[in-house]
Formats: sequence, C-alpha cells, structure tokens
Amino acid sequence: MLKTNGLTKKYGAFTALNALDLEIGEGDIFCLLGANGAGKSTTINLFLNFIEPTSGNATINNLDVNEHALETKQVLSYIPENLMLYPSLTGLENLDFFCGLGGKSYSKAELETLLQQSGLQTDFIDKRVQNYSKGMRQKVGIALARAREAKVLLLDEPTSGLDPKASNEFSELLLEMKDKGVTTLMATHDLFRAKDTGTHIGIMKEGVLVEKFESKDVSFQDLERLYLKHMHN
Ligand SMILES: Nc1ncnc2c1ncn2[C@@H]1O[C@H](COP(=O)(O)OP(=O)(O)OP(=O)(O)O)[C@@H](O)[C@H]1O
Repeated sequence: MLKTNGLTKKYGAFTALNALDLEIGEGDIFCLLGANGAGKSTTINLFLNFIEPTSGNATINNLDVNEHALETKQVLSYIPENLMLYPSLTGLENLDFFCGLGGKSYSKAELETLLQQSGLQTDFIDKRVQNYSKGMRQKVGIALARAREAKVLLLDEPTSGLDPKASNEFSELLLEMKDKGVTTLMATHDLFRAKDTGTHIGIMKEGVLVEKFESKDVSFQDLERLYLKHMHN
C-alpha cells in the first residue's frame, strides 16, 4: 500500500532521510518513533509530495507520489499536529467546506453523522471551532478523512499535547479506521500509543530507520529500552 525505495532527502550536505526502504501493508498502522530531527516529518512530507526526494521514491498503491501527485493525494488524508481549521466557522461548516474542496457534497444530516461517528460531542457540532479543544479539532480531521473515504492516513504527531483521554479516543478512532482497511503512517513521540495502537513500529535516528518490528513482538518495557538505547548511542 505504502512503500519507499531508497527514499533520500538531502539539504545541501545534510541528509535528513537516508535511503529509507519501508513497506506498509493495507490496514496496518505503522508508528514512526525517533528524537527531534530524526526524519519522521520528512518521510511524511515526501509521501505528501510537499517536498521532492533527492533520490529514491515513495509510492501509494504502486503509484509514485511525484509522478501521480493528484491520484495519490485523492486516496489520502493528512492530519498534522495542529489541524488548520477556520476558527470562526463551526465544526460542521469546516467539514462542509473542506469536503467541498475535495469535490464531495454531503447533507447537513450526513455531516452531523460523520462528526458524531468521529466522537465529536453533539452539542459542539454547531459551535465555532475557536471553542474546540485540540482533541475536538483532531476529531474533525478524522471526520474529514471518513468523508473523503481516505484509504491512507498520514499523521504527524496528531496526539501531541492531548490529554490521555483524548489521546485514547484518537487511538480508538484509528483502530476503527484500520478495521475498515485504512492504512496509517503516524509519526509520534508517544511510545505507549505506538505500542498500544500501532501494528508496526519503526525507530528512526539521524535519517536512518534503525529498527522495524511488529508491535506484538515487543513488550512496552522492551520498546522503551530499545528506544533509549538508540537515543543514547
Ligand atoms: N528545509 C530544510 N532545510 C534544511 N534542513 C531541514 C529542512 N527541513 C528539515 N530539515 C532538517 O531535517 C532533519 C529532519 O527533520 P524532520 O522534521 O523530518 O524531523 P522529525 O523526526 O520530524 O522531528 P520532530 O520530532 O522534531 O518533528 C532535521 O535536522 C531538520 O532540521
């Protein structure tokens, strides 16, 4: 579903991402861990075609994201750490607006259902987004992914700054999407969520994927030990 082949990004002499070979199967949730500057966002931005690789490529459904930018963007939804929504519009109006940008049109009742299914409290649906917590804004992001019938979710630290309850709710939504066959690549600093929610975990260090395993194969303690070992070396 998601694949990279020798994906490399250099800025002058500095290598932000070094020959990444990664394969993420349909319905997998791949969590990328790593210290600040490890190359996690670079990987996601390359999949989004926000930046161009220096060499190698990234593919979605066997389509090169550079060569098939429109087609590959159509199947994905991106949720960054701070989702850009219009603060003076309600959650429902934001969803309606962004669905329209993507060429999708839903009735008010359908938009309400999408927001409710994504865990937004009913009494907030018609409130302005400026009154939303970060967790509520991320739920609008999930509602948009559902509305767009996204097959791929690219998430860049989506739970950073969320309290444990909101973070747990977000994880539940990801697992629901997984059950529908959605494939997820998530950059995170949250080892607990990676172990709890991810099917696969990768650890990046200085642009290199230094570890890759299935989360069922490690205990949380082992994951923490492994992570700290790499961060100290
Ligand atoms: N436009 C740029 N020019 C030069 N260097 C850059 C540029 N964009 C990113 N980098 C560098 O590439 C490296 C990887 O950055 P990246 O944002 O991918 O890290 P990250 O793992 O997502 O970190 P964080 O956890 O802080 O978000 C960093 O050292 C960063 O400074």
